[in-house]
Amino acid sequence: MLQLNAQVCSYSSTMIQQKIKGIIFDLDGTLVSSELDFQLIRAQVGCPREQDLLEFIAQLPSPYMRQEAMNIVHQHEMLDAQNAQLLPGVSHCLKRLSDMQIPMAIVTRNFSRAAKLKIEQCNVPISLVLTRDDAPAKPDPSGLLDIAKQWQLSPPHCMYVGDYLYDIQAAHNAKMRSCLYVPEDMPHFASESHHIIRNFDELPELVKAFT
Ligand SMILES: O=C(O)COP(=O)(O)O
Repeated sequence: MLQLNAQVCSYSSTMIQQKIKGIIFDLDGTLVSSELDFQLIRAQVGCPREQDLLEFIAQLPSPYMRQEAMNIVHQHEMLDAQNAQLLPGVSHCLKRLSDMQIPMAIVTRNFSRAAKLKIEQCNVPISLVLTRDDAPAKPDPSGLLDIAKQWQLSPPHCMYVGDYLYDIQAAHNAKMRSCLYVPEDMPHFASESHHIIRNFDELPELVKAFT
């Protein structure tokens, strides 16, 4: 199923007529599996449920407290990386997009060591990767815009593919197309995304429809 949502904001209606010339992917839950237990991590660092974990850590009052909290997050991320697996259909999809000469990159909220381990271990054939060590974390659009600049593409010609609200928000903040990957239950924020794919076979077809 390809879905083009009716709920697009004003800049989007112009933007979605643009060709898709580059694709940026989220990592966890999109290209590779992730079992990060954010509830447990929040409890261990004392982060309230409604607050963003990275923002909470950044505003802790001392460097020592920030480092202690970040060490806990790093431990969870490295353990998660060791167990990560490529998600179904990803390999074939990336091959097809590569054959179509679509440049691809990854922007993730992971820290760099965990991202590197996941990508190597799962043989993800994408070398242009930005983590939260390289650019402010999503939903900040900086990482996405950095990639578009490297490709010399205008943001509306790029699409960001992810599985979470932050991914859609980052795409919107960058004025890029958003594509939500929803393999299971439709989340409440799905209507915010320009496109929805239920499996990775749909992605090359979506790109073809806009090239
Ligand atoms: O580690 C996270 O917070 C999520 O990582 P992601 O950006 O690859 O989904």
